[in-house]
Amino acid sequence: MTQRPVVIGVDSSTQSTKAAVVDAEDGTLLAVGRAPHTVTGEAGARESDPEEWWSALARAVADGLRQAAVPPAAVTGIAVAGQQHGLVTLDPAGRPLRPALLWNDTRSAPQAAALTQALGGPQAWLARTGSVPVASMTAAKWRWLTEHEPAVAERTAAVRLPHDFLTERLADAAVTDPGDASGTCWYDTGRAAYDPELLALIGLDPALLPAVAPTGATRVGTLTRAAAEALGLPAGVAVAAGTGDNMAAAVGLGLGTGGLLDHPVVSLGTSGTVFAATRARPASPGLSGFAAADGGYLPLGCTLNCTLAVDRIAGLLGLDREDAAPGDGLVLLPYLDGERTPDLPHATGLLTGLRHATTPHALLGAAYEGAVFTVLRALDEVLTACGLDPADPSVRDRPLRLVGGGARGRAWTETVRRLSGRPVVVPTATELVALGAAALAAAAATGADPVALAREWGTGEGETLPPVPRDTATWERIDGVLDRAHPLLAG
Ligand SMILES: Nc1ncnc2c1ncn2[C@@H]1O[C@H](COP(=O)(O)OP(=O)(O)O)[C@@H](O)[C@H]1O
Ligand SMILES: O=C(CO)[C@@H](O)[C@H](O)COP(=O)(O)O
Repeated sequence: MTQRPVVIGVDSSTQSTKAAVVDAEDGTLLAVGRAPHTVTGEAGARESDPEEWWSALARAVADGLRQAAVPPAAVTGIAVAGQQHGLVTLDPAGRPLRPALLWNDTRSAPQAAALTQALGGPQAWLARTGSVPVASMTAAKWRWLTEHEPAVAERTAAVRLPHDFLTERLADAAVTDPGDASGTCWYDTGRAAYDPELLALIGLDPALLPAVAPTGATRVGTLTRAAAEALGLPAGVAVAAGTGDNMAAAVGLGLGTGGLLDHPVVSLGTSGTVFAATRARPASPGLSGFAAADGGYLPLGCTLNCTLAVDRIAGLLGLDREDAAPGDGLVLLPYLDGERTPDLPHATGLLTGLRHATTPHALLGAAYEGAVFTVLRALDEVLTACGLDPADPSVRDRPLRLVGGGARGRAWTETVRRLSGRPVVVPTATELVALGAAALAAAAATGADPVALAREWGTGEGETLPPVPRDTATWERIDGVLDRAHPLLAG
């Protein structure tokens, strides 16, 4: 039997690299290779070594190919989707000068606030970039570096995001894409180009930045000899421009201008995100107004405390993550890493409502509720950014697509159902980011439209869980506590 072509979609996210090995003709997921990442730092700091991402990518690809038992010669394309916003600083030889400052590193909060003021306030930023600087945005991280480690900033020969650092290692092409570029706060989402005035304000030389590839089926080159050797693949494999992880999840779900628009997605990983693919350019103060990978837009709310925070609380309680009961009058805001949505970078976790009768299981359930509430709180703003009325019954009944590692857990899916009151679609395939990257890889190899391809493959299809009555009492209890505790959490 002749070997069918396969493509590799890479998800280089906060905690690990996942490499999906996919049949390029019908989208069958043949295997997922994995390799973990190390994240270091305390008191707001979060850093990872980009060299570890590169070695993890090689290990995950090798693991995936071994599991799928396909010969390397069958691989025709590869694409990387990466955790967004991280600041990678390189020397002239392309070696990292220091560990990357990650999206959930909140030390850059003062720099974000100063940048917001320097341009004349939030509205001025929304008009230019679609987003207001918060600690996560790469612009704030570059300012932090120039203030705290000026010698490193001075020696920096290239600035990259996580996914374009890896793409450059694959194809020796200094290139990013509009989706990931829109998470920097130096990219104008209206003009689809870097904003020279903003770069001057931020103090970043545009010559340090990669080119921005056009949207869609962008092939930026082929694997270099060195990359081919490191990955055990043939050198002619097409390399796609890739994108940010949330943008790739949208592609994998078949959402975009060539697919389904204005349908909400919730992703439960290290970050909790809520987003939708839409045609209208978003500019809402509480959201990030990202570009999508396909020429449309991706308004998105992102929390810093999702699966990792709740797992930590389960660990403190000595419970398995599924040993949760409803919060029973408790409110637990698990803001262990500060918070981004709402913008409370100095916040810590908060617990109220303890009684003699409180059980550890209810405490864990309250942590799920706090994390899910915080993500879902941004849902109406996402729908409004899509031009929809969240109160309209047809909009209110739109199912939530649930992805990310947490979507595999019953406590997560049940808490999302209970606090949203919506039907929930859990795609059968896990690893939607890697599958979206695989569609980008296949598109780079063949010129097809990646979103249309993912729809053809059916990677976003899955079981629909019917709605359950919305637990408005719990919602309002948490909302009231967050409101009253705001001054305390703002630090
Ligand atoms: N079966 C499961 N049930 C609940 N949570 C899970 C399960 N498997 C993985 N997770 C959670 O998924 C998280 C990793 O999800 P992922 O989306 O890969 O994260 P990231 O993209 O941030 O690296 C882990 O923190 C873990 O808590
Ligand atoms: O900062 C954002 C989105 O703006 C995060 O969603 C990162 O992109 C990291 O994602 P995960 O590693 O949690 O998937």
